[in-house]
Amino acid sequence: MPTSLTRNFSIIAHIDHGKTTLSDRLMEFTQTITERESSAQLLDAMDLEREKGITIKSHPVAMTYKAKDGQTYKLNLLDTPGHVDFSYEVARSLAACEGAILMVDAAQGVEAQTVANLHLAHAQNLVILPVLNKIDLPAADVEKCRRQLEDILAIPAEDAIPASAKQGIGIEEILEAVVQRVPAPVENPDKLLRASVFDSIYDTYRGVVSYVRVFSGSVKKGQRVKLFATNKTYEVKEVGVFTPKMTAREKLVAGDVGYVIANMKSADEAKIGDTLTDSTHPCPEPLPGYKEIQPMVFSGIYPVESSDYEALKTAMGKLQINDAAFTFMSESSTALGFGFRCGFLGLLHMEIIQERLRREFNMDVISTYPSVIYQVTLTDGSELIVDNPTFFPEAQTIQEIREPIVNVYIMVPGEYIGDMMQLVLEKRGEVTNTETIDDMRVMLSCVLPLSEILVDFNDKLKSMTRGYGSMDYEHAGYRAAKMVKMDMLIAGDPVEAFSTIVHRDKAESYGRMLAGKLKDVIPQHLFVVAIQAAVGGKIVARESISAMRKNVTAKCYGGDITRKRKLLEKQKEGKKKMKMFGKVNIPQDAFIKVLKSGD
Ligand SMILES: Nc1nc2c(ncn2[C@@H]2O[C@H](COP(=O)(O)OP(=O)(O)OP(=O)(O)O)[C@@H](O)[C@H]2O)c(=O)[nH]1
Repeated sequence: MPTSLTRNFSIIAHIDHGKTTLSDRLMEFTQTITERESSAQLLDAMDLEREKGITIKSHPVAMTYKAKDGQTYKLNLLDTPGHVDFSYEVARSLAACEGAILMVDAAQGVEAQTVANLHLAHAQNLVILPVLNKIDLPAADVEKCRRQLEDILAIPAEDAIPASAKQGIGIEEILEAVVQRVPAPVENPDKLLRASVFDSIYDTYRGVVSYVRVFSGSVKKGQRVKLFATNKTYEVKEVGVFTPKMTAREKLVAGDVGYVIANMKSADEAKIGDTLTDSTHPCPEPLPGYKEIQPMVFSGIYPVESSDYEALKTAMGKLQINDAAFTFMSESSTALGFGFRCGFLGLLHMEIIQERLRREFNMDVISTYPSVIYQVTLTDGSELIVDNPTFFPEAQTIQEIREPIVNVYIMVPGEYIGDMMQLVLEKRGEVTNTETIDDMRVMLSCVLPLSEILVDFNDKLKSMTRGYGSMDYEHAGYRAAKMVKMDMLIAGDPVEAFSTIVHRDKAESYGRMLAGKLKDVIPQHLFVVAIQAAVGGKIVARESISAMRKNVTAKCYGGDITRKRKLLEKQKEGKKKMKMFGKVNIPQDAFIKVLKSGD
């Protein structure tokens, strides 16, 4: 077989190091898109992604490039999500490639995410092409970055290509390196169809579109195919490539990256990492690396208006069709009524789903404090999985509780190392290794409980280091911990939505913090409102909100009826956004405020 002229590669980089800009330049250079089109930044499709400045979904692009050797190559660029919540998707996209451009901002240097991403690329045996971007910036220090590549990442420094994605410097060199150094795809000699699904989207008109990399054999319209994980068979309706728009082709062959449309009903059927094969002549084994995606973070989501329950359910169903990593189950709570227990890959994923419910479906929702999954061994020897404080067992029945832990890599300027170690300690973690990266920075390797980095760890790291610190993490199993359930009592009644599972040593400080926050967001009532944090029967923190005196209409002396009506209407409006808990009205945004704002 002649050597294939196809090259499959992706770009890995720390957030903001210029991945999207480089992708645009590569597409312009190869005339895949025009300059005008690129300003729309085709790769980052969702508004939310653009707003948050991060890439969530992978959008592959096929380019044609006439290289200096005179040959015309087919280059497939696979974009990877830029956030740890989606590291499984990153790994699956990388597995669909033979090489990766490792992009480093020459003014910033190597970051924690660069290290973590490189681990992922090495795990897939990819050829790494280092690119030092933003050399147009006065602060760019190419030589220093070359040393970092050698010292930290063990990448030969002379391989690095200096570039400016913004000014279009080094683009041709990068394309030549892709052609010369990224290996051509090699097909399995048995030529049976093996295509790995590295992403899938739901299109309202076409149903599920699976993004695939064909490793061997071929796939075309009308063929009957099978997916390994579900063992379901389908008839292929269309295959094609991304130019970057979806463009139908007669067939996809070994080495190709493209899409397959079969009649699947939800994204859940096309599981990321699964292998597609021919149903009459299947390959004996699926491609390696498939894992069922497990949510890591759980939270309750409830409609503010209980009558919106069905609409919320429909909205969640629609989101799930497109996002198999999001799970939801009905649950009810005395405080919040009927709602859903939802599972997410991480906190960013959770934020995205909540935002989409609000924006795309106009849903007014309340979310409860996020929780991780705890493993509990009871005194009778039975095992329990708890992801919801409501189902936390009675203290006296618990033999041992284990919580999920993560390995965290933190890179900070040397001067902040003391503060950083303090923060890790506060978060119940330990530093296992410190390594000097260059004359400026150190890398701390730490072990931390996942629950402690969920909410504000990254924000704290950023503010502590004035934006210069960076972190990344990977899951590292479970470890025993003394966790307890803490309830918040408002005017004597527990409000389940604020119940949390916390470490025993932190219950008091956490309770105080939560009570303080609630004091700020719950309005005054006609009576004194007590806010208490309780563990078991014991109150560990308390606050109180003094009583309100005035009646809003008191000033109106019956004279001006329109003004009175207006006031009452305003009050009604205000009431609508409140929820009654026992005798106390809690504004819906209290839940969000308490959940979101840092300490
Ligand atoms: N000066 C300069 N700025 C650049 C260069 N490349 C990218 N930028 C800027 O850096 C910022 C981040 O670039 P993006 O391409 O959005 O970064 P990204 O890596 O795709 O970000 P994520 O999608 O969050 O991973 C933008 O403001 C770009 O204009 C460059 O070569 N020089």
